[in-house]
Amino acid sequence: MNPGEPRRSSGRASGGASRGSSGRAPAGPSPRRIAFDVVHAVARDDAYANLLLPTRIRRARLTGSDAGFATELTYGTLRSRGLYDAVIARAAGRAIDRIDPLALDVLRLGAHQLLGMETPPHAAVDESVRLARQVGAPRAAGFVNAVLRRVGERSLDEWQTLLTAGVSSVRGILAIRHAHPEWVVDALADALAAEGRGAELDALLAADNDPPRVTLVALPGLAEPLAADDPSRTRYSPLGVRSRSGDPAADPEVTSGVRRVQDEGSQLAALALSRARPATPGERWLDLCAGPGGKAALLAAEARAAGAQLVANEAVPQRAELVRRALAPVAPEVEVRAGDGRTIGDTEPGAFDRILVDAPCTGLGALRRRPEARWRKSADDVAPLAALQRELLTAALDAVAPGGLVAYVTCSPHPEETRAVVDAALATRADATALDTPAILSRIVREPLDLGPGTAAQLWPHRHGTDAMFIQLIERAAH
Ligand SMILES: C[S@@+](CC[C@H](N)C(=O)[O-])C[C@H]1O[C@@H](n2cnc3c(N)ncnc32)[C@H](O)[C@@H]1O
Repeated sequence: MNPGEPRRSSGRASGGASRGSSGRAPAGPSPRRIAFDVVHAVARDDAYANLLLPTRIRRARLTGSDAGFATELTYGTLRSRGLYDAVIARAAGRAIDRIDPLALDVLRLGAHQLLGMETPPHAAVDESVRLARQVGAPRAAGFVNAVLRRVGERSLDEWQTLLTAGVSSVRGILAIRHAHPEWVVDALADALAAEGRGAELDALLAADNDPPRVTLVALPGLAEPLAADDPSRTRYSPLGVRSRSGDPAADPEVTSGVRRVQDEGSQLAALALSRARPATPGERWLDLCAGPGGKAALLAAEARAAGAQLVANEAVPQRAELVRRALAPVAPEVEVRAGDGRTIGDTEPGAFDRILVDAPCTGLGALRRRPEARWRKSADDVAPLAALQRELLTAALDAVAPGGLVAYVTCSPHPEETRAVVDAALATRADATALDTPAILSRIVREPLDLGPGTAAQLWPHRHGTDAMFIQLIERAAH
């Protein structure tokens, strides 16, 4: 999980030149160069910014305002990439696929400094020209200079007004205003409308652009219990706490593994299953799609407290290894397997009392913590994912014992990945019933959760401050 992103910074500290905020010339790459390398690796190699950037910042020994500048420049550019591409295409008078990829990434970074940060325009332009030369696009330096000067002639608001001038649909306008692909806006709008909250689309899209604060889970039975009046506790999860410093690595309980960085929505998804009803000692629990092991760690702690046994399964061997590493310091007794979860119903029918299906999904519910994610997936990804989700849920319903529980969870609110998957799976099974998940959660949470109608719990960043997790508990009939 991403250890959080800083809130929007002015970028003034490093905005005037490529020197560090201390005034000395930095020994390693400048914040702008680091931002370029990460943005370019995301575009060229499908790299993950939240994994690459912290390593690059550490290696370059950037700290304080320089690290903040590099982070805001990288994440802000990636988050609004589609919007900046539209601006750049207008300013350049050509489609972005007709711009040299190195120059394009320099332009994207320049556009964010001009439109999304408070970098003085001359610094944004001059430093971008210098960057173009540095990264191997010296012949594009004049072009970068000319395009960015045109970009800087308008404010962000003026550019958005220009770009939305010919757009008639509300969703199309919101897509430009909040820098989301239109298919994502459609999916989010449909999900909100399904629970009668269509008017909240603007607020949801705005929340996607607001990086979340770092939330930790205190593993029960392992971490120091949270005091009832601890002001850093989160609103809903009984195990959630806000990182005071914003730097979890500075917390000794995090280094020892008994506190983990985990969104409150993910905590509630795991707890919905483990606390739906009291567990009987000896129960067998399964985390079917466990990599990289965030929810498995919480389930392992819950299982141990209840006298249950957890098995964690993950299809991708490298990710199964991450699960092993996540569990090693706190729950070495958990069996971790690398296998295709779709076969579990055949190989171990009726073998488990509780199963978590935290299915692979588009991740549209976690856009605020993964800056580039919204531009990485396309509408074409949804159908194959939904087919896989249906197979995994069906396998889980076969592998759960009569009377047992399955939690179907996604970090996406896309209707095709959530309600449609549950409806399709239940339509073919007389032996499975959707439980009233909001009612069950209401007995677990610290403060009442305002959830929409129906048997599923859909969390929302703009309403609950969590990722948009979807949680549906399903019970298999006793006989
Ligand atoms: C949403 S992630 C799970 C996150 C995890 N539960 C956590 O909290 O850290 C979905 C996982 O399912 C895995 N996966 C994909 N296809 C699978 C399959 N057929 N069987 C089991 N796992 C699968 C993916 O590799 C990915 O690690």
